[in-house]
Parts: sequence; C-alpha cells; structure tokens
Amino acid sequence: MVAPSRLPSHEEQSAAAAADGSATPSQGIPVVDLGVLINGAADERSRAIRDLGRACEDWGFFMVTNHGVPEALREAIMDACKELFRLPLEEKKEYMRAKPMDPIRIGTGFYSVVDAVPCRRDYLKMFSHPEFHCPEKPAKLREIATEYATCTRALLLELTKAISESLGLAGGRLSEALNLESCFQILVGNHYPACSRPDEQAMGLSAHSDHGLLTLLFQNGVDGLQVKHDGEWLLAKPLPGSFFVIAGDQLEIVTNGRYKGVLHRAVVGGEQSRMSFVSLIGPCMDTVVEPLPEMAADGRGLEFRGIRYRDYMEMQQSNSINEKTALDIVRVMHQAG
Ligand SMILES: O=C(O)CCC(=O)C(=O)O
Ligand SMILES: [Fe+2]
Repeated sequence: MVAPSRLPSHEEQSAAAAADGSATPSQGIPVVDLGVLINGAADERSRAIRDLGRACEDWGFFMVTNHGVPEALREAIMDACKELFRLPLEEKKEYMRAKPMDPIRIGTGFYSVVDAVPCRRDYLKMFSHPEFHCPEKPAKLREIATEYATCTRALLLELTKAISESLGLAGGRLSEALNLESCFQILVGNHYPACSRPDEQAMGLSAHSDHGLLTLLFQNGVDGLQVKHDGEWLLAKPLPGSFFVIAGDQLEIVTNGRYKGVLHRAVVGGEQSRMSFVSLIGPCMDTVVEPLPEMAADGRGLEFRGIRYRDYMEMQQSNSINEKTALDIVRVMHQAG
C-alpha cells in the first residue's frame, strides 16, 4: 500500500525527523518473517526466534511479513467497517450506549464518559472469541469479521508460540499459562476523521499500552501510529502488506517485565482520513495472570502481582486513558536497599 500524500502534522514531522538517522526504510522497526518461523530450516528458524525475542525486549513492537492473511480479506474488513461508520446514527444507537465490557460497542474517543482529553477517533469494538459478536448491519460484516477473526487469531497464536520459545521456554508454555485455547479476542475498527487545520492539541488516540497480550494492526495507507522507542516518539511506517504487532500489558506481566507493553498513540492532522483495524488477543478472561515462575528465577523477585484478566481489562477500559498507569495497579513496589 502506498501512503497518499498529505499534510503532516508538526508532531509527525518531528517524529519523521527523529527517525531519519536510522539505516533501514522501516526506521529500524524490527521485521519478523512468519514464513521462516513456521517453515524455516532449523538454523534459520532459531535465528528468527532470537530476533523476535530481541524485538520484544528492545521494542515491544515489530512488523510481521509473510503472515498469510490475504490482502483481499484485509480490504474487505476495512470496507465493511467503513460502511458501518457511514450508517445512520439510528442504526448504531443501541451500541453507542454500551459499557466497556459489553461485547459490541460503538463510540468516540477512548471511553467518552471518562475521557480527560478529547480524542478524535470513532471506533467499533466487537468481542470475537470465545464468543463471536457482531452488529447486524452492514449485512456483510458478520461473514468477513468471522473469517478475519479466525485467520488473525491463528496468526497471533503462532506468534505467541514463537515468543514463548524466544524466552527459552517450550512453545506451548505461554498458551498453557494463559489458557489461550479459550483466549479472549477483540476486533476494533478505528476511524480518525481528516483535519485540514490541525489543532496542535488534537490526538487521535492518546498514549497508552494495550490491555491484552498481542495486538495486530494494519491501516488504510495513511500513517499516524507512533510508538515510543528509547524515549522518542517514532512514526511507524509499515512495509507494504505487513502488519504491526504491539506487545500488550499481559505480555509484560507474564514475562515479569522482560517484554514490555509498548507505549503508542495515534496522531491526526492530515487531509486524509485515517483508518486502522485491530485484532487483539488476550488470556482467557477468567485466568489470573501472574509472572511465570521461570521468569523470576534469577532472584529478581516478582514485578507484578496476579490479576484476573477480566478485572484488568475492565479497569483499564473504564478509566481515562493515561499512558501505562493501569499496569501500576499490579506492580509490586520493592523496598529500596
Ligand atoms: O489507530 C492506531 O494506529 C492505533 C490504535 C490503537 O492503539 C488501539 O486501537 O488500541
Ligand atoms: Fe492501542
């Protein structure tokens, strides 16, 4: 996908300038080739697992290529989502009253009831696993979303297996600890309206980390996702056809802080409207997530206490969005000395 030309915001310009120093076209963002992880020769595969581990440890963010999700399916889900946003308000009203833990929710901002700063985002959120939920209209949405959810869930579970191996654990270890056979999955469509006279304060979505384990994201060819890396905001530009993968809070908890949920945000300010589509997996909602004992074996002690994923998600989704403060609720404060 080629990004259409448009007016960048000042923030995007400075982020792009900050990124200029790096050598690769993807500003140094790590790239994970799923084809190698699944079918690579042993030595190639172990190198890819090592690189994946480094990507999780140093960035909490990477791109995945050769992922097997057809481009036509990505276009179809984006189109269906666009159609939903265009429906008359009357058709969406029922879902606009929904609360954070309701399975279908349409809204603006993060959670407009509590938003401290306005965010210029419209969203559709639908829980897709273990139970699949979907608005009735547009009619084509159900079939497309079912296929998209299945396909991206398989991809995210495959990545989780490789991430487990990158920690020196068995491929199934994370899945077993988090009961991923009944993993939670949510699909989110985001729309950021065009804005030709950018207000310096306006954010599409303020800085946050995601509540789940892993988030898969692609966009409509318009950039706007920024990730914080080494203390700098960096505008993420995808390789054509790739997905972004964002490490979430549950990965940070279960790895005892070795892999971190990455801080990210969406900026607005261009003449093109932007859309992104998210597929996120988390532990089984009833699982109490806590650091794996193997991850605290170095005598470092536990960085987090256990929390039921459902309670964590509800707390994170019901409060105003504020960087990584949600994670502080479960952080263990070690005594100095
Ligand atoms: O639209 C984007 O690029 C970011 C969306 C996001 O962070 C989210 O939905 O959690
Ligand atoms: Fe996010």
